[in-house]
Amino acid sequence: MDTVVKTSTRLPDGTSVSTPAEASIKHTIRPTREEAEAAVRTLLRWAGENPGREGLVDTPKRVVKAYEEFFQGYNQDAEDVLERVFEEVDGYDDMVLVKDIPFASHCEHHMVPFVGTAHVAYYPNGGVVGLSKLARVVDVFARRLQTQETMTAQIADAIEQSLKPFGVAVLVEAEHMCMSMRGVLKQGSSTVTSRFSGRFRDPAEQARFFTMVRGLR
Ligand SMILES: Nc1nc2c(ncn2[C@@H]2O[C@H](COP(=O)(O)OP(=O)(O)OP(=O)(O)O)[C@@H](O)[C@H]2O)c(=O)[nH]1
Ligand SMILES: [Zn+2]
Repeated sequence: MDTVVKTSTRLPDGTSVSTPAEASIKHTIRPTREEAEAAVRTLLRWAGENPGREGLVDTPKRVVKAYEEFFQGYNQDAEDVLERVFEEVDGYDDMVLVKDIPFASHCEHHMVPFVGTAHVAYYPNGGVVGLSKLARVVDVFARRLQTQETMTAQIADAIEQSLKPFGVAVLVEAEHMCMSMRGVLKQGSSTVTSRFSGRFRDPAEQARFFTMVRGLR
């Protein structure tokens, strides 16, 4: 008879599950709205507040609703956003750049906002996408928890995979509230991340991209 070896994984919430698959399912099942609101009340108590006082009674509801907006990206798919390609562009084959796209995200380390702008460019390989879709792709990833580096890479990779362009450039500049409101307390510092693929790996193309982002204001 086969012996079934069962390993047990202890989760951060103190419970145990038998397999990694079970662990991953457990962590992706959303709590109920009531459970989420109860968690907000716990954090209010942790902050030293009385969640029962008049001004705070509806706060858990509002916070949970706000989370639905902040983290909407988990319900969205970049592939769907970039699905519609316009082929009729009369041979346009130069860079397409949408710059100064404002975004607000949350860092996965502190769940505190980082806020800034993204600049997204690509060299079309035949068709182009609607310009708003590039801004929408930024939001699909911004409205999740991650690092700025991951967000930058995810935006570029999604465009790469959907459009198969001759190159993608993504430049993101942001201020992290976890560096300005707490911790090291460096207000005004900004973090710049970039991802270049295809033609944009050429330094001359990168220079042109930077000139278009910075120079043509
Ligand atoms: N690379 C990267 N780091 C980030 C990002 N957002 C926040 N961080 C950093 O994540 C790090 C977490 O460091 P830890 O030492 O684990 O946490 P901490 O004690 O809160 O760190 P301090 O912020 O230095 O007080 C900090 O240095 C943050 O600045 C991001 O998008 N990318
Ligand atoms: Zn942080």
